[in-house]
Amino acid sequence: MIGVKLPALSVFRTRLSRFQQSYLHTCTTGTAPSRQPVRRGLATVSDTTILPDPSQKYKPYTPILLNDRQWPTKVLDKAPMWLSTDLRDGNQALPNPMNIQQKLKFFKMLLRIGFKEIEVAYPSASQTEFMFVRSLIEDNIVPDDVWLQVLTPCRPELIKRTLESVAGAKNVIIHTYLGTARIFREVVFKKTCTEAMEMAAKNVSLVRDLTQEYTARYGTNFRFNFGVEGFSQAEPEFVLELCEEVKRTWARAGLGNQRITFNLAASVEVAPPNHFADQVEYFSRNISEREKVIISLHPHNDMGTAVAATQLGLLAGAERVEGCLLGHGERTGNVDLITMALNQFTQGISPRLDFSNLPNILNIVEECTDLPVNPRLPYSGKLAFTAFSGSHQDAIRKGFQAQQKRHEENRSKGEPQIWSVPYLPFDPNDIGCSYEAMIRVNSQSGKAGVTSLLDQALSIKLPREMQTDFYKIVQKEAERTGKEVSIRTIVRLFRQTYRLGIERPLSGYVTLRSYRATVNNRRLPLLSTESESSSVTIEADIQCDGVTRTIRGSGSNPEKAFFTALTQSLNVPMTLLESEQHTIEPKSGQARPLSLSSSLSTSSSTRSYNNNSNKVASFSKISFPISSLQQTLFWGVGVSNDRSDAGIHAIVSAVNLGMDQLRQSSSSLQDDKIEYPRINIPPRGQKLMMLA
Ligand SMILES: CC(=O)SCCNC(=O)CCNC(=O)[C@H](O)C(C)(C)COP(=O)(O)OP(=O)(O)OC[C@H]1O[C@@H](n2cnc3c(N)ncnc32)[C@H](O)[C@@H]1OP(=O)(O)O
Ligand SMILES: CC(C)C(=O)C(=O)O
Ligand SMILES: [Mg+2]
Repeated sequence: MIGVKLPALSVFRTRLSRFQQSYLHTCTTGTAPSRQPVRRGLATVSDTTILPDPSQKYKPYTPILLNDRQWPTKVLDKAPMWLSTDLRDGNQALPNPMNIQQKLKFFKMLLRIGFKEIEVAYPSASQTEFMFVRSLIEDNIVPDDVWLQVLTPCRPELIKRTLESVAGAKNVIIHTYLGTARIFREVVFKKTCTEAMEMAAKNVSLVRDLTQEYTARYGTNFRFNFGVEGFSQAEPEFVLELCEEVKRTWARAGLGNQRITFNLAASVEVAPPNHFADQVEYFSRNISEREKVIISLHPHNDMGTAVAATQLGLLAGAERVEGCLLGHGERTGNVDLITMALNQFTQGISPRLDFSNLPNILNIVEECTDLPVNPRLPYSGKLAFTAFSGSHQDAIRKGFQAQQKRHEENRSKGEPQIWSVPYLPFDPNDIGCSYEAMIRVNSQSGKAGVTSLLDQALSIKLPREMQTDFYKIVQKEAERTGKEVSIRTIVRLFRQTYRLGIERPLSGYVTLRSYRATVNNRRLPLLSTESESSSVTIEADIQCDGVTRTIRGSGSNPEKAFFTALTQSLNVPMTLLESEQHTIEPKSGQARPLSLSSSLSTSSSTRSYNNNSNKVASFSKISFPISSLQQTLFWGVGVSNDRSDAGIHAIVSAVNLGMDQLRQSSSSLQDDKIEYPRINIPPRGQKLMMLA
């Protein structure tokens, strides 16, 4: 609990004179005094504006005069007591409330998450609600360290029915609520403050008498939770006075050391979180015998700030939180307990709730509530960790690389491996999500995203220059369709572009059928002692448009020997500029990489590879003339389980890209009568005449 030094009550009395006046006025006349709002609305309504002037329609909240508020400088350092009200507040707000089987499934899931307090029903509402509570007790489903909470209004017949529902349970919290805000008192109950207090006292006495009776009969441990409905809209002085009365009444039960709970509800969220925190701090500092009281929060989310209000309310002295998973509940819902708990987790505080298998939890919640999860919801939404935008993807990719390095150093020094990745404040793995959904590609994405997805799918890491080349191809597709480009489409585009695993020769492209390489008159592979200084001779069968040729060349390694043979054969002044290679290593924990389904051959027999493990990816950059004036750079890719073989196929891949470009520029430049290199490459569909 956060310690608060209580100033003299008189200080608050003076400061709250405005509230007092308002409260006294209301209690004596039953009507609201006119208030001086602290700020006014945006003002004049022009002729063309259709919105009403809000200053003439809505009253701003009245700030509580708590000038020495202490919550702003406090820091949360431990988890509160959590209560899930999914089976009550959540359930009462569903178009189709859960049946007994669904409630049971949900209840068991709440136990697995680690909730020790669960509001299971409004037993007097229906037979289903009543029977659900009975079945939990009679079927002995509730662990000994778990408290069942049941809700009842201040209505004697409903209180009796509620107590009947929990007969024989081990630990029970009776949650009795009463609307406290003026609008409830005047409009709903038609009672003055005094009458409302009498109503509370009478019904709390009944709960007290019945719980004593049930304790004597069944040995049940009871706690009492008084639900201050409309707390955030009520006059703080009235709430205090009412709660003091409830506290006195309950104390007469003499139920040992159990503290009474005051459940301060923002039944409707009508003011900003800082105001709620002030109200909670005021209550916490002024309720008598603070140590005998548990202050609980029950925030709703009408203004979308329930999580913020709850966090500030905890700083302000509360120690218990009631809410629902995913923020289910009346209207815009109760505070989302997943967000609350994981917000603490990411601050390095154990929430004492286990969301390590969140996808499974979400499936059960969706199944039982029949409501979909908002994809933008913190932590739980499908898009909660997804980056589509190029610069975010770039930062995340770099962040992961830097983090991997940093963690290796941390590991070696026995230091904690602290998470720190730009745009990703949290490790999706911690809640059972993979990194796969993190990066997705559309027309807003850049090279980093495309590169990451390719790496994710095939464990192929493109050289930097090549990333831009391939990204342009993917972006063109994204723009053409106007949609997200799936990982499968990226793999397909990659295979098509670099002609990986294309079984049937495409017209106009060179296909390497087979080759034989000898190193110092011995067949490949190279020995480690040979490499660059060795003399390699190659003889290869290439095919284009049904015509097969045997080409020959030599060089200091098989790739260079092949490149020489191909250059001479095509009679194209091209240059092999660069080659890079890496082994293909599926990442640990990664599903098997997508297959390249390669049919790359190293001999006259064709081999098909179904996965990429133990393979090498090779990337070759060539300079290729696409006109008599212009040389263009092309990267190609080859994959094989032999390094040289991968390199040779990367060359074929790059040359085919060059030939493709040449074909395209030939047709567009024909009218300008520019002389092309002496290479006979016909338009697609016609035969390529080999000049070698
Ligand atoms: C903020 C909250 O979430 S509070 C919890 C709300 N949850 C639910 O209401 C779900 C379950 N409720 C139900 O199924 C039904 O409302 C029942 C069975 C409890 C009661 O049904 P009914 O007797 O038909 O009454 P109804 O639903 O119209 O309730 C309104 C009555 O309850 C009174 N009431 C409302 N809240 C309270 C309260 N906290 N204490 C005492 N009386 C209350 C109203 O003043 C009204 O009384 P009136 O009929 O004398 O004017
Ligand atoms: C029963 C009460 C606490 C409630 O649900 C609310 O006020 O929102
Ligand atoms: Mg509620």
